Amino acid sequence: MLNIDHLDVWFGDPPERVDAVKSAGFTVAQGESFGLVGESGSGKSTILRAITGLIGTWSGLIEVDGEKVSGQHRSRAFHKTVQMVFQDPYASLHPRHSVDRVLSETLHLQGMDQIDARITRLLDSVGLGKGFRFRYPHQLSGGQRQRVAIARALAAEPRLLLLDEPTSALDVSVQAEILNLLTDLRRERGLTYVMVSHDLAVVAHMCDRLAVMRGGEIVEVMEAARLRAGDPASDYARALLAASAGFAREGAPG
Ligand SMILES: Nc1ncnc2c1ncn2[C@@H]1O[C@H](COP(=O)(O)OP(=O)(O)OP(=O)(O)O)[C@@H](O)[C@H]1O
Repeated sequence: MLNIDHLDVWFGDPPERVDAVKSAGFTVAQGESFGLVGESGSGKSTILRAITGLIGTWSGLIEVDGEKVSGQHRSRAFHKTVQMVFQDPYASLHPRHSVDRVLSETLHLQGMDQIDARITRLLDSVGLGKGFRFRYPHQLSGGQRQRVAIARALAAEPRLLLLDEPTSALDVSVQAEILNLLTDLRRERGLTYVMVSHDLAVVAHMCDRLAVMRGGEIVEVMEAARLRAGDPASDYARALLAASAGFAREGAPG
């Protein structure tokens, strides 16, 4: 489904150039949930942003369903296959656009028909009733906003969702609800996930495999079962695990 090879991403020109991702490579199979973990600034979000075309300065291979992408432009077909959910639903929803407008504009953009029925189904699939349709972002809780952002991503009926810290801007009590929603959606729709998180417990719970990043490089790709067993191969991943207080204290959320 997704093939990343020798991916370099950088910002700026020498001498200020920042090499955010260095020769990164991994593959994600159809239906798999793949995590990207690592300390702050290690390049996790940059990889997602390069895939989805939010960053233009990269080299290497990004292949989705066997189709290579290049530069920053992404085709309509790409956006039908790949959608991204951002960390902060406050920032990712326009404050003056109602839920109805957010979803109907996205559906129109994708050339979908039967917009009304689709909006009802989308809201239903993220656990929001019809009553939410004409609300504005300020009339929604953080969790409800993230549900709308997920519904917007699902509007295109994608098969690959790029999830950039999808719960870390939310109250702890709401985080598990959103993670459970993502788990259900993946099962029901056979979705593929690439999820960035600084929270190893979340990745251990949500992912089948993961890549551990450090300083822009992937230092280890492993089965999440090894993380759950507290048994990563690299010293760095072991140190990350040890530093993840929530993981040590509570284990994977259930
Ligand atoms: N627009 C930008 N201009 C310059 N440098 C950037 C830009 N975006 C990211 N970087 C740098 O690229 C590196 C990787 O950033 P990135 O956001 O991918 O890290 P991350 O692992 O997702 O971190 P976090 O967990 O804190 O979100 C960092 O050194 C960051 O400062």
